[in-house]
Amino acid sequence: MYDCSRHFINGQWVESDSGETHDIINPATTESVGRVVFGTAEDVNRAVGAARAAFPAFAAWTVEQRIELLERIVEGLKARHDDIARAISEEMGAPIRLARTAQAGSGLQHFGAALEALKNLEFHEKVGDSMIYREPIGVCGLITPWNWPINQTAVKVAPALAAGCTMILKPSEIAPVDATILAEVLDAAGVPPGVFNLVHGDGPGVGAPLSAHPDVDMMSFTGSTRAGVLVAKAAADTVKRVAQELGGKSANIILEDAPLEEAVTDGVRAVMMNTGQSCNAPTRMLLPASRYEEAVRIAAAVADQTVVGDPADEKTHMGPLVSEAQFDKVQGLIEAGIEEGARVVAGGPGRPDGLERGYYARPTVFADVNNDMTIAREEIFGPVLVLIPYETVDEAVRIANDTVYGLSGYVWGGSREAALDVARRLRTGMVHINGASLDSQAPFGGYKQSGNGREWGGHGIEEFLETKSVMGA
Ligand SMILES: NC(=O)c1ccc[n+]([C@@H]2O[C@H](COP(=O)([O-])OP(=O)(O)OC[C@H]3O[C@@H](n4cnc5c(N)ncnc54)[C@H](O)[C@@H]3O)[C@@H](O)[C@H]2O)c1
Repeated sequence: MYDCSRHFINGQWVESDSGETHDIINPATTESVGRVVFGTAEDVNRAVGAARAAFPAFAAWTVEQRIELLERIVEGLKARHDDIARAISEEMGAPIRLARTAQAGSGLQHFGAALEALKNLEFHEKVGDSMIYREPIGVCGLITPWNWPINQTAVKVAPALAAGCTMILKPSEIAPVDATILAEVLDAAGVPPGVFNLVHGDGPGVGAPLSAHPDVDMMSFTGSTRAGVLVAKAAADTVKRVAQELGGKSANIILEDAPLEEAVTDGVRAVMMNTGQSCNAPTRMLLPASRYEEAVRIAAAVADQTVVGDPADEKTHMGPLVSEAQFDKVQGLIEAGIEEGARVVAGGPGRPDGLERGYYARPTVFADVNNDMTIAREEIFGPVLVLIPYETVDEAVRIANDTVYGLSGYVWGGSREAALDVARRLRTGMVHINGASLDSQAPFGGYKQSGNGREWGGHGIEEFLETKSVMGA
């Protein structure tokens, strides 16, 4: 059983002010795999006090000292890789193969990327007769979701440490185990007391007082647009910086001359990966009308081949959804798609055959979708792909941009130039051309209601810096 019953504050594992604990549920079995404590505003006060006290000394560390610290953390994460993979698989249901090959390693990847970026970052520059200094912003509140848990904590903790900030992490109460392991790694690597603090709990109990706290200089939030707005409102009275990484409904434009089989297959797999629970999943596939029915057949076949089942089984492609609430939401949206007249070509409502226990959904593909339907507008956060036809490239771009979100975009085309031309017209923070993967040095973040922050690599570190102009220097 996993034990997340204590916070990590000022270099010590401490009891909560509340003593209120909740089960950590394995979504594949719906059984408890451990307990997590729900902290209080008083716990937040203690952690913020520790971070504030630790800030002056840590901010004065040299870049070389911070590089050495990050190097020790990278080694620590390597040593705990298998523990992290197992914890993620059990707390949020990722198939163990995905947990090992992508989920667990992403923490290591981002600490490594921050380390490399820190080696090349300039912290001061001369402009005219003035010196411009870039300094750590101060005490940071970090709030993260459950879907890629160590990835989300690493993309905040690593740059915050690299910048010289102190911090309070509130990980998701649904997946708190890997964050607890991260705290152990940071402690063992010699992060000074008070520099990194972990407070477990839910949004209203811990996230809200952290966001409003007058001694917190910056909030970095990843999660739903709904909660991101609440964090920004709570932070507004104290004029702290708020970086938001929020939801998405990303379009995948497949141009007429694209390699259709490869593009559609890649797009379907990208949606089903992590059971559709990725903010940047390409959930709206935009297809030229001339090749629409051919693409529908390919998409349905690929979805039907997805192996859904026990996350502990090496052969599983897709595990359960994270929780009962998420299961109910996904089922409701599949029903909405049917009611609004979309055609189910793979999957549909209910559970896959033989999986009566656990929050399993069916890999679902809808055809005959238009961009006004609920399933084309709302972030489903489940294994549901919609296929939308278009007549012209201009129409495809218009549909892609017709959303409140702007996280990612995907373009497939026979020529890189034509695909790049479309990529430049998308109002999104990221675009993938012809299946290119994410790049850990390229900034990750969204336009519009997908947020205003940029994480990963050097841009991620810059988020945690203030700028000071010294005239006459
Ligand atoms: N843009 C990105 O980089 C990115 C990455 C991953 C996930 N996401 C988004 O995250 C969402 C899924 O994650 P989730 O279900 O954990 O999201 P969520 O918004 O429910 O919770 C995220 C975090 O916010 C906390 N929280 C909730 N209410 C709060 C409040 N009032 N004040 C402060 N904190 C509060 C939660 O406890 C949790 O730690 C999806 O919308 C997904 O798109 C975005």
